[in-house]
Amino acid sequence: MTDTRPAIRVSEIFGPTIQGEGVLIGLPTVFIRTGGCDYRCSWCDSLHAVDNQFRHEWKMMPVDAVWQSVVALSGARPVMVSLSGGNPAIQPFGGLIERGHAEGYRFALETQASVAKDWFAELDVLVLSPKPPSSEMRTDWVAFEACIEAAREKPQVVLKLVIFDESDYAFAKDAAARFPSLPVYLQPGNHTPPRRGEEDAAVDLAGIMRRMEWLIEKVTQDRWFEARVLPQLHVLLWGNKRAV
Ligand SMILES: C[S@@+](CC[C@H](N)C(=O)[O-])C[C@H]1O[C@@H](n2cnc3c(N)ncnc32)[C@H](O)[C@@H]1O
Ligand SMILES: Nc1nc2[nH]cc(C(=O)O)c2c(=O)[nH]1
Ligand code: SF4
Ligand SMILES: [Mg+2]
Repeated sequence: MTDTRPAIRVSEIFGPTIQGEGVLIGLPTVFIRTGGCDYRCSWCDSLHAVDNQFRHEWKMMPVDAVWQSVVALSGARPVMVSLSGGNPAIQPFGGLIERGHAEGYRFALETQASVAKDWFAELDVLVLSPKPPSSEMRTDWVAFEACIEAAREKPQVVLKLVIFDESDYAFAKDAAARFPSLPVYLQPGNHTPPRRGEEDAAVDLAGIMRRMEWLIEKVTQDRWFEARVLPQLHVLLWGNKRAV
């Protein structure tokens, strides 16, 4: 008999590690990184899950197999599961979330908010990360709002913005003003992300830290006291290494 249950296109499943970014920073987390993205940000740090050149590494996995991997990595102890990518919103995650919740696991989704799904309403945390001008992508705010609407009441919804320069900062302020009820997390961009999957490409940590200091100065001078400024903790610890 053919298996008609939905399969998930997986680039990698890894952890537990700590969540390195945003509202859940520091929390032990297992990551499911899906393959494929409707964007291609100029500075994407996960091209191995975006670029078709890496398609041969991606696997269509039945929900059961994905879940077995998460359970094995977590030693069957409930943990936060982060759905990332690529754009994980284009994968059929409803069944996996239902299954995980039944066993006490929690789920966060990282997305650029270009595609909304009904199953967003089952998440625990929804991280919306609209892309600023330096990414060379354009945010469709109608699609973005559809993501917030799809979440309905249950998940905690937050904004996470990557900042490289003044125009990214202006974009972040505009995004925050559009959605004043959403908590805001700002992170300095990594201008030396891995290229062509070269994970040992050196990271310019000093440069990232200078950008972070500049960002803190902007936020404090503007009296933007609701914004939180955080580094990508995993990048500080492990540079461009994959699956950490
Ligand atoms: C690789 S993306 C995958 C999820 C989804 N496609 C998104 O962009 O939200 C995960 C997070 O990494 C951030 N990110 C990607 N490249 C980055 C870089 N070079 N510096 C800082 N953050 C980056 C994204 O903005 C996003 O918040
Ligand atoms: N430790 C760790 N934290 C992360 N937060 C967001 C990540 C991502 O690539 O989505 C990520 C990642 O790849 N590793
Ligand atoms: S939306 Fe996310 S995964 Fe897609 S290219 Fe941009 S940063 Fe990379
Ligand atoms: Mg990342």
